[in-house]
Amino acid sequence: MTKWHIFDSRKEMVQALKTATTEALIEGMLKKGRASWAVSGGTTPTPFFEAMRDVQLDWARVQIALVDERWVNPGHARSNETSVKSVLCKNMSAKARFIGMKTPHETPQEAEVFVNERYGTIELPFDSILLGMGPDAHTASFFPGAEGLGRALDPSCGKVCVALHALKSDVTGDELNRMSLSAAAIIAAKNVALMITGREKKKVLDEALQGARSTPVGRLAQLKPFDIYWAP
Ligand SMILES: O=C(O)[C@H](O)[C@@H](O)[C@H](O)[C@H](O)COP(=O)(O)O
Repeated sequence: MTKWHIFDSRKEMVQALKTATTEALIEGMLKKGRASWAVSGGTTPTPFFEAMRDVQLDWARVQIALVDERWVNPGHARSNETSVKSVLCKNMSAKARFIGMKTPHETPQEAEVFVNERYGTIELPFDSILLGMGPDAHTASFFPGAEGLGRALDPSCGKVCVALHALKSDVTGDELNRMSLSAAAIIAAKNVALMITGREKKKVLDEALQGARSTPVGRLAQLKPFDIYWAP
């Protein structure tokens, strides 16, 4: 079952998620010597990343990877790698090893094998995964109607990272080529948190969990119960 953690303020939400994520990373380090954390792009995680980057941890033993990426080069205005690194990989957490998804290959389909090799150097399964959600009920790069969605959500797909091609919408913008963690990689993770804010997204998620199971986030929730962090 998914579990809702509902807060009166975003500040309280960030504090609670910071505690839970820090505990998950410490547990990973204690058990395996290294910890792994996969994070999403978007605007919602910014205050959380600002809080995490000042946590006193042995960050040199932490691997920070992306949950998903638009197929654009680092430095591009829409690159998740660039936006995440610019906020998260600073201060204390600058010592963490960052693993992005983009390769020089023209398409994510051509790159998939290489991205999987790169992610093969990570201490898997992830100790913690941070998911976001869009107003279209996508999470990771599981966009409604995307080419490759069935495979991405197949728990037996056998890949950590999968290429997808989204249908153009207001949410996707022009960047339709995508790389994403597979549902299988998310299912294997020890802790999965989905952070959203605002009443609109709460309604979308409520509906996805209650009835509209055909939405990507609803389908993922059936495969892997996750913790939902919500504040207005
Ligand atoms: O790769 C992407 O397209 C974005 O990272 C995207 O998946 C984002 O996480 C959600 O749309 C939530 O975005 P906001 O947090 O900005 O609402």
